[in-house]
Amino acid sequence: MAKIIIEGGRRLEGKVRVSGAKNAVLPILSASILASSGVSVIEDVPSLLDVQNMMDTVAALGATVQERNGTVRINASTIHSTEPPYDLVRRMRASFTVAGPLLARFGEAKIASPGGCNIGPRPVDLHIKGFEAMGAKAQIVDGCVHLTAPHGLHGARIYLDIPSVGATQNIMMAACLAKGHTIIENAAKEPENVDLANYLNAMGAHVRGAGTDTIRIDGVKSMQGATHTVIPDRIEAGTYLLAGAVMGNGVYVENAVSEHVMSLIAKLEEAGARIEDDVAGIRVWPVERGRLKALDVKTHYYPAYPTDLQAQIVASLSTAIGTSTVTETVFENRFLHVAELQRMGAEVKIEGRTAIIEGVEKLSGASVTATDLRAGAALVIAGLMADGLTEVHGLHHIDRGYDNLVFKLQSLGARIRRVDDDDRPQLRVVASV
Ligand SMILES: CC(=O)N[C@H]1[C@@H](OP(=O)(O)OP(=O)(O)OC[C@H]2O[C@@H](n3ccc(=O)[nH]c3=O)[C@H](O)[C@@H]2O)O[C@H](CO)[C@@H](O)[C@@H]1O
Ligand SMILES: C=C(OP(=O)(O)O)C(=O)O
Repeated sequence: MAKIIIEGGRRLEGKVRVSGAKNAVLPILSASILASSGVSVIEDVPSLLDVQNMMDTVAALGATVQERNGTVRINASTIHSTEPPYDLVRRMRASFTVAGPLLARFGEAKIASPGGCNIGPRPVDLHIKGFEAMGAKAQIVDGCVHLTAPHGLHGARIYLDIPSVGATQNIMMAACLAKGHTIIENAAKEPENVDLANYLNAMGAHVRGAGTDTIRIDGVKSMQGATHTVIPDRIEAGTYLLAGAVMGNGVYVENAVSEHVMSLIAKLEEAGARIEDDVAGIRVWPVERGRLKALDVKTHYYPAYPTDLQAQIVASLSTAIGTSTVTETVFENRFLHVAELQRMGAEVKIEGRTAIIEGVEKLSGASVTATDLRAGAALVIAGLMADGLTEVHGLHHIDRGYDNLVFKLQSLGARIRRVDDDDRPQLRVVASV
């Protein structure tokens, strides 16, 4: 079985570069579907399984998709299908973001319920309500959501009960080609949505207010391919900052944007780490003897502390001095990593939506399994901190969202290596149809 093997206890030192953001590039690849002419050129695309699946999804609809050295070129003028294959859709949550662009450009989309991390129920009701408000009809056919708008979509005023990242993206993209004006209220403010809006505007859309609670979109008749560089991945950046705070000896996270990780920086400083930022990145100096001061952390929508950095901070706090609490408010079942951390000696109990962590002096290496993407990152951090050898299994989760994790940690001096089985899905250099 494929696994990552870590010999814990080595201090991390030097520089690591953050790749383009997974959660920005995935909806951006979907948005490229909106272009009826021209070629989109997307730069700083990370090498990830999710990106490969999304490129394959867009290609399966009939677009030409080519990837080389982190640049993806898409010609969406040749799209002929509005039904992305089930096998690709089931693998990741973000695949549902093709629904908005397909519906807006072709008046139809038939798409299975999306997959993604195993972190609790993940409905798409808000996406569908938004499409319906714009005049679409939604039916469940053969286990798929079948959306139709034969006469096109129209603008609408849409209030989201929850500031859902994906629903905001889907509605924003659909509204770009709708007739008239759309207002999304209680919109998600995540930087990835701002990046998406910037790309849409480069394609000829009129989107204003992304990054605030209210997004206003004036529909246009058609959109064209555009060139866009994806923002750096704030969750990857946060993962290296946390590793650097507990195991570093001065780690510079190049390409990290401090405005995007303010909540984490505040928590790291509260826990005793020293942070310096400049225009090119963020440096973290470790806490004394690698033990953070205990913290109380609560995940919430941006700009609050992100749920996608919850597992990693639970791991980092497992050796903190004192008792910490980490409360998960976004997803119902996102503490599966706790059982694995317990195997390594962490003293964590779950009460409702809160993990109560009694800091121990040391973790010890063990054989553990990633239950989802960020759980995988948390176990790697724990392995770096632990005495002895840690083996992390379930690498397909990590491959979904961390570009060259093992190589990047090796470059910081970690003793970490990967052992693969022969049949692991290989990340291709070029994907095209
Ligand atoms: C590919 C991508 O960008 N994934 C991110 C995105 O997921 P995703 O877009 O799926 O997350 P949402 O913001 O939509 O989900 C937030 C909450 O809203 C609920 N909800 C959502 C939609 C809906 O129609 N109905 C509903 O009830 C969800 O169950 C969840 O409890 O934002 C999450 C929250 O920051 C991150 O953890 C994911 O990494
Ligand atoms: C939960 C995540 O991804 P997804 O929404 O694609 O499952 C994540 O990136 O942590």
